[in-house]
Amino acid sequence: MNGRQRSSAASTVHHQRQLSDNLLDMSSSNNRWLQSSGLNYGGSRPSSQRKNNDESEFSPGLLDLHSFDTELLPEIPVSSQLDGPSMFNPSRSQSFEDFEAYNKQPNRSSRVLADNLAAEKDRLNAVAKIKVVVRKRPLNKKESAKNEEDIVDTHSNCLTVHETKLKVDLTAYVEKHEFVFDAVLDEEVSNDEVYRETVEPVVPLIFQRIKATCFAYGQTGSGKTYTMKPLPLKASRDILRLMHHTYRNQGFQLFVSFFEIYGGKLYDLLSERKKLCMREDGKQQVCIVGLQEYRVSDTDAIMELIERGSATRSTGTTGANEESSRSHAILQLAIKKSAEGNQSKPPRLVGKLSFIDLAGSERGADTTDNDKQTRLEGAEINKSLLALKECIRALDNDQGHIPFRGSKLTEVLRDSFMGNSRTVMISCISPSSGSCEHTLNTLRYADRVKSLSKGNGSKKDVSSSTMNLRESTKIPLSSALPAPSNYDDDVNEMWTEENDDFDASDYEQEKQMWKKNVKPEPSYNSMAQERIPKPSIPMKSRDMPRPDMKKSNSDDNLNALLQEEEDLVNAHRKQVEDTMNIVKEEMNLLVEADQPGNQLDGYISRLNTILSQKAAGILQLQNRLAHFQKRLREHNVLVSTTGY
Ligand SMILES: Nc1ncnc2c1ncn2[C@@H]1O[C@H](COP(=O)(O)OP(=O)(O)OP(=O)(O)O)[C@@H](O)[C@H]1O
Repeated sequence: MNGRQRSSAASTVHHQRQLSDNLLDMSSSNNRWLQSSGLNYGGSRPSSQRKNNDESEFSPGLLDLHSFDTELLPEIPVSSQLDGPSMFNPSRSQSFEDFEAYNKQPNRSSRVLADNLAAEKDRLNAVAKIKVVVRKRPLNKKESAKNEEDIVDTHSNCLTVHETKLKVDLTAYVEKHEFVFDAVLDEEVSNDEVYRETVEPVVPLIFQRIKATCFAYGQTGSGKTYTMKPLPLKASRDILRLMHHTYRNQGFQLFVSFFEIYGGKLYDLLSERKKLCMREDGKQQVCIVGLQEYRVSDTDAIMELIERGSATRSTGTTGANEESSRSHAILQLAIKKSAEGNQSKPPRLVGKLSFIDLAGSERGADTTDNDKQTRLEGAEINKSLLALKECIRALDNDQGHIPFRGSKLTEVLRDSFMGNSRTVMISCISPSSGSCEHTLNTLRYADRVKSLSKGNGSKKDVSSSTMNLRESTKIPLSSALPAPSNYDDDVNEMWTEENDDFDASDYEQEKQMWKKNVKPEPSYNSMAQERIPKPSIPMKSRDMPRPDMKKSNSDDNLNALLQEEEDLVNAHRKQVEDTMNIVKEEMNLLVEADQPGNQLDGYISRLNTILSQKAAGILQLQNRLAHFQKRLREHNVLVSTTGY
């Protein structure tokens, strides 16, 4: 980028200003960050040197309505260099140097170029529309000090969580939860490898008018920020390389913006947390009025901006960590280009890469906090995380309607969900036994994002699809999977059996038995236990017909029903366990009290009262289960009649 181009582009943006020398000074923390991002230049360059360097200046501007217009630019011609090895195929360990080597090769015939161009486009299309990756962090000092165990095993793209539970007779047992994702990154994996697995493949796509989003999800302290922070810098390094080599002299410009959503409101992290508002233009394109975006030409400048935004985020309120986990931070790298031969017009958006460091996922569910504000924030976070999941699934299923209005987060990301887009979700988990519940919640969220996906229209197999196997692994992984063609039958059979067994009048009889002081039927317990290890519904995704809105709604319902069932079974089991404890306790009392002259009647009557209360609770649960079974039966009828 020469000085003329830069000054003309700068004249098209508002509020142009130079950043102060202070801002451009590279701190030692920046150095460390550069190193962790693999961008170590062997020592920081003095700020004066950077200031004088044409390439390192950057200019801020207000994000304008036109910047969201992606339709007006013609498709970017892919230069002949792209017929070389692909940098976005990590398995081939290609690098940008490969591109440079290809740059030096003599011109090829136009036919070869056309073939290569087509092959390259195929490769770009082959990048999955949605990719779900899990990253497990190592045990931290606090967890080790508390002797907490590492309960997460990883093997290839599979992951097993060993959850310790109590049986009805209060003996401990371990329940294994197995998951399969697009990639599973263990505690040994570096940030460089995380980048290669997640963002690197999508970087070239943003030159092809594609919008990509990468976000981290997980409980507080699971490593979201640790994972996300280096990614924009590494991505911008690759973007700049592409701009300077593959797309040299094609007039591309890179812009950075950084803002947060806190309590449903938007704040500009590069403009002293200035409050922003969101508007829709006539074409229903979302724009964030007043958001400053900075044109950048080198990674130093980007790093400075990211550092600045991160500092603003954490110092914006009291308790840096607390606060960071209560806001969603969004950093966007936008590629723009001026219309051919018209440098005076504002550059238009070509593609965009958004990085989202989400608020801690457990916050939304945190109801123990009595502070009203905190609870409201929690509710907002919960809402936005659910809305995000729904949008991603709708997007992946090519649904006509994307429910982006579900939250501020999804509204803001609307343009990232529209048209041709790519999404990478990184689920961060802690390995410790103390975080088991949160870890399972995170993995289930990730699983639901992916589980009903048709993927890229390509065939799926066990290793590439995402299935939550939530099965005891006493059954080998392979044998736990039903043959695809039989799956629907399996589901129908399984539930038909249960439905046939069910008779509402049984419950009335049982109620009477309870009233007559009959011991709890063991069948309640066995029912609960039998239900736990049943094949989870995501397996169905392998042989689902092409989904449409109806199917998605029906699957949503099924998912909700399954969740409801799981909650019921857990509540049921808890009831039975409680009852067993009470019975044991009372039996002891009876034994102790079994002395001549003691009034056993009183004890027996107390025991009866307690058992009746428990029976009533269990009856209520049974009725809810009956209701659930009825709904599921209706669902099965729908599946068998519509094929969805
Ligand atoms: N893969 C990892 N390897 C080594 N240390 C890690 C890893 N992931 C996280 N950590 C460390 O764990 C701690 C918590 O990580 P981090 O701040 O990224 O969590 P978070 O999920 O962003 O939390 P919050 O939601 O509160 O912002 C940090 O000290 C970080 O350095």
